[in-house]
Amino acid sequence: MSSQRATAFVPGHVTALFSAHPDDDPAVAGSRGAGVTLTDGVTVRVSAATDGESLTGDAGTTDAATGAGAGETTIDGEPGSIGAVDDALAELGVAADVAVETDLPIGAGFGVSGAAALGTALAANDAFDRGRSENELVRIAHAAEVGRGTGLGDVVAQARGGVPIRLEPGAPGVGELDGVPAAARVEYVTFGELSTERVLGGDTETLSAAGEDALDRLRVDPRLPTLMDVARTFAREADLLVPEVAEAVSAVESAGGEAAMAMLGRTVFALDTGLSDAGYDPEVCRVDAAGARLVDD
Ligand SMILES: Nc1ncnc2c1ncn2[C@@H]1O[C@H](COP(=O)(O)OP(=O)(O)OP(=O)(O)O)[C@@H](O)[C@H]1O
Ligand SMILES: CC(C)(CO)[C@@H](O)C(=O)[O-]
Repeated sequence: MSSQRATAFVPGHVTALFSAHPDDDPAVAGSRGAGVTLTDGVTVRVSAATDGESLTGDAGTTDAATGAGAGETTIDGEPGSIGAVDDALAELGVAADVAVETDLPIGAGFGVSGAAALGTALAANDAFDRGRSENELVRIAHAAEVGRGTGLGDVVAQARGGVPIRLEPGAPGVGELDGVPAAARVEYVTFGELSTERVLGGDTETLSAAGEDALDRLRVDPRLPTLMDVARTFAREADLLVPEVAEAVSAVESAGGEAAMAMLGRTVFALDTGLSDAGYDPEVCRVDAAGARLVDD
C-alpha cells in the first residue's frame, strides 16, 4: 500500500576539486574529486500529481509512454523545472508533484539539481512503493543529473554525506567512494552563478589534469586543511577562479583561516569561522554526517 506522499532531505555538496570523466553510459560517467556535504540542503516533497489524469491504480504509476513524470514542480513555492527531477520521475514511471525547498542558491556550486533529483528518487520510490534499493535510486538520480549535464559527482557524494572523496567516477556499482573523516563548521558566501553546463560542455583537459593532481595530494594526506589547500591550487590551475572568490579566499587566509572556491559557482566556503573572521557575513552550517535520507513529513 503506498502513501502517495513522502519527503526526503539531501545535503548540499560543494565540490572542492574534480576531474571530469564523461562516458556514453551515464552510470559510468562521473567525476573523481572531493568536496564537503552540508547540513544546508534540499528538502523534496513528492505527492500524487494533483491533476490526477495520469494516475493509474493504487501505486499511482503510469506507463512511461503515457505521461510518467507528469505533474508540477515548484522551487521554493514557485513553479519551476529541473530537468534531472523530470528524468528521475520518468525513470521510476511515476506521475507526481514535486516541491523542492532550499535555502541554498541554485547554480552557485551547491549541487542543488543533483540533490533535487536524488530527493525526488528517494521520495517517489517511497510514496509510490516502487521497491527500488538505495543504490538503484542513487543510480537513477546520478544518470538523470549526468544526462542533463548539470553535474557529475554531486549525487554520489550527497548520498554518502560527510566529506566524500570520489576515488573512481560513476554510480554505485561502478564508482568508488572514500571520505575524509571529519566534522566541522562550514561558512559560505555566494557572489553568483557559474554555468555547470557550459564548463562541462567545454574543453575539460586542463581542469581534469589539475583535478587528478589535487586528488593524488589529498589521498596522501586525507585531512580537511589539506583538502582546502589542494582545492585552492586546483581552482588556480584549472583556471576556474573568479576575482571576487579569489579576493575572499585571500582575505580568509590573511585572517588565518582556510577557504576555497565551490565548484562550480561564484562561491567561497571556509572552515570554522574563516569568513566571519575576515569580515564577511556568511551563511553558517556544518558538515552533514548522514547523507541523503527520507524524513517525516
Ligand atoms: N532559478 C534558477 N536558477 C538556476 N537554475 C534553475 C533555476 N530554476 C531551475 N533551474 C534548473 O536547475 C538546474 C540547475 O543546475 P546547475 O547544475 O546549474 O545548478 P546546481 O546544481 O545548483 O549547482 P552546481 O552544479 O553548480 O553545483 C538546471 O536544470 C536549471 O534549469
Ligand atoms: C561537475 C561538478 C563540479 C558540478 O557541480 C560536480 O558535479 C562534480 O564535482 O562532479
